[in-house]
Amino acid sequence: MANSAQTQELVYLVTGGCGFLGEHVVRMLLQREPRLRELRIFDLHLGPWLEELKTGPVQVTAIQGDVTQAHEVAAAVAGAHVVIHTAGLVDVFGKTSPETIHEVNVQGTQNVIEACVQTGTRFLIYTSSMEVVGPNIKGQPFYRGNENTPYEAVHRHPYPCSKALAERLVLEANGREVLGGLPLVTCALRPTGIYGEGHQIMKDFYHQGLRLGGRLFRAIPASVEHGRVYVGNVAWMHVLVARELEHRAALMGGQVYFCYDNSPYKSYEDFNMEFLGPCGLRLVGTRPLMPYWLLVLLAALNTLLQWLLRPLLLYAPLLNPYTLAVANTTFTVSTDKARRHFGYEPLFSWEESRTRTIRWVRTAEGSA
Ligand SMILES: NC(=O)C1=CN([C@@H]2O[C@H](COP(=O)(O)OP(=O)(O)OC[C@H]3O[C@@H](n4cnc5c(N)ncnc54)[C@H](O)[C@@H]3O)[C@@H](O)[C@H]2O)C=CC1
Ligand SMILES: C[C@@H](CO)CCC[C@@H](C)[C@H]1CC[C@H]2[C@@H]3[C@H](O)CC4=CC(=O)CC[C@]4(C)[C@H]3CC[C@]12C
Repeated sequence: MANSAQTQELVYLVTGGCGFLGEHVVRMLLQREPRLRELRIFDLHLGPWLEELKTGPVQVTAIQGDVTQAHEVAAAVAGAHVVIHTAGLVDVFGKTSPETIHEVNVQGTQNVIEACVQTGTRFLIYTSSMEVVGPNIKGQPFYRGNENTPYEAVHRHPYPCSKALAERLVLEANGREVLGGLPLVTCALRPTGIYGEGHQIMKDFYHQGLRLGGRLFRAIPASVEHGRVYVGNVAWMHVLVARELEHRAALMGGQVYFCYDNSPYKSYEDFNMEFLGPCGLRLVGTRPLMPYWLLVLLAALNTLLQWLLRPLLLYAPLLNPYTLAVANTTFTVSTDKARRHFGYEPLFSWEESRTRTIRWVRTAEGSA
């Protein structure tokens, strides 16, 4: 918890603070931002774990609200020094309509920006995504690229489209005059695939493996690298950016940063096995067990089934043409921009990230 001997003067707002990443950001702020006086957590669904945070030296204010409602956002932002906007609809499985994804991710972000401008909040950090860049619809590889690597970022799927639009809004808002006459300072963080405690898809794979008698079947070639980053390090980057944005506004304002750490470069499935292996699962096959064309067919079939069944039930399997394309296209980053601009070093080593994640998967065992 924060050291109360230091001056506690700052008010932070974390939107989406009860999500997978948001919870880590919230806990990290309470542990590592000693200047915090009040931490506001704004989310559509508030978690019961928030109660335990309310006994510490920092005032924790839980706000149940919707980013698509401008007045709710403005009320939450008023008086905050820093906004970390991590709320978003992460849906690549067709659970929600494209319109809703746009409304939450794009209009919601616009509401956050306008709230900062209207109420005089100067510092805004946006959780963007690697998906803003790629993989693109052409399936071109992005191999150990950085923030300046040329890449044709063309999307059709509602999720990456919405993240790209929202990121642009945030970056374009840098320098806008906020109430009181000072400029807004914004930047965007682009995590690759986040893993760690609370990662729902990891849990889904684990339970799928248990149902299949402790086995998972390789579908993606081991040579396809997929960028992954530990949730604790992503949270730490948010905390650092929030701290440094004021002092390095000229350098950091309007910038994007990939989120990275020392997690190894592996395929999506091989990487998951770093955690699921020690929990008793086995990945069968050194090569994909099915030909790629069959996977493409199954993915297309899933889309058709989703559409046919929609009037009756929500059918949203992990495999669809989009998730297959993302999993099957190399996308990894290699950059030190965050270190150069704001002194970021990963807080958690790969070994620690791995240990923590394995421990969490094990405790998640009974919660199928
Ligand atoms: N999970 C991943 O691998 C990656 C996630 N991201 C981004 O990180 C952010 C957080 O993602 P996760 O923690 O994985 O997702 P999550 O779904 O666990 O968390 C999102 C949070 O936003 C809240 N939320 C959704 N709609 C809302 C609304 N209308 N008003 C207020 N709150 C709302 C949800 O209730 C949830 O608590 C998102 O912006 C996502 O695009 C970026 C890269 C990778
Ligand atoms: C083909 C299947 C065989 O086992 C595997 C399917 C895995 C997919 C569900 C995931 C593979 C890559 C993931 C995405 C990636 O990590 C980047 C992301 C960034 C975000 O901002 C949101 C989540 C996601 C789109 C993530 C979603 C799940 C995958 C597509």
